[in-house]
Amino acid sequence: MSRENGNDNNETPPSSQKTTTKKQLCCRCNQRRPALKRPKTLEQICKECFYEVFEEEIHCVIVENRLFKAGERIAIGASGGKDSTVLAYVLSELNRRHSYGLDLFLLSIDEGITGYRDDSLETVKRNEIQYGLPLKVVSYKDLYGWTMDEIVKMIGLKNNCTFCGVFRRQALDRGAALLKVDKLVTGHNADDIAETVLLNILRGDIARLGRCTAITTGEDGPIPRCKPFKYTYEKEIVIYPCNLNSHL
Ligand SMILES: Nc1ncnc2c1ncn2[C@@H]1O[C@H](COP(=O)(O)OP(=O)(O)OP(=O)(O)O)[C@@H](O)[C@H]1O
Repeated sequence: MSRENGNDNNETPPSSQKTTTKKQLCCRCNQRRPALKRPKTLEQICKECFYEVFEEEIHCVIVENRLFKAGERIAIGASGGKDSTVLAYVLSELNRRHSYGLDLFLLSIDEGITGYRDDSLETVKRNEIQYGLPLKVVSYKDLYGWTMDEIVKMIGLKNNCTFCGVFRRQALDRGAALLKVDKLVTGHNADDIAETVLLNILRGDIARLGRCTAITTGEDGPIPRCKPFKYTYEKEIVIYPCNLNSHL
């Protein structure tokens, strides 16, 4: 290095170091600054590419697994929680964008749990308007003559989750039959499936272990069920609406 610039130790001056440091760019578009590290792939990605890849992957799962046929009526099990809310939004977007030709419905089961389901049903009612999807609410009270609150008063808190799970499963089937749908989709995600696998291993339930990872179940019954989020990480479902808060 010449003496003219006052630097004689061959080091790059700090000011030019700044200008030569490469800004990190989104791993997909290579244009925008990354906004997050994708939990699924650990890639640095910008917001726009994240929405795109999140929706594209679900579209690929639907196509590769032939989840739907054009003209089918599909009920979305809508609890008002994050998974089924994102599922309702993404499915209605993909149906429009890729012309799946599906008739989509929201189906909610009101278990009659004060301070819990009544709040989340308000979310589903907002989704009905926002996404323009018809909503059917089926209550335990109408189907069984009892709300979950009344059942708990009678039997106490022990085992009440088991009863509720069995009733909800049947209520979803009955609601789906009332809507005359061909299939029911739920917001079960990859983390839910991993949890079920571990539970079945711990219980030594080999028969269930074999079935619990299937993307479509109940094909021999009246209304098959599918899980379009089978490969979707829960963390990404949580991130998705945060970035899309104008829609959800
Ligand atoms: N009351 C309900 N009415 C309609 N569908 C339901 C109801 N409860 C659960 N489901 C369906 O079953 C899926 C899994 O339910 P789970 O109780 O495990 O809740 P979750 O994993 O927290 O999902 P979410 O965030 O959608 O509530 C939901 O995504 C939804 O599709």
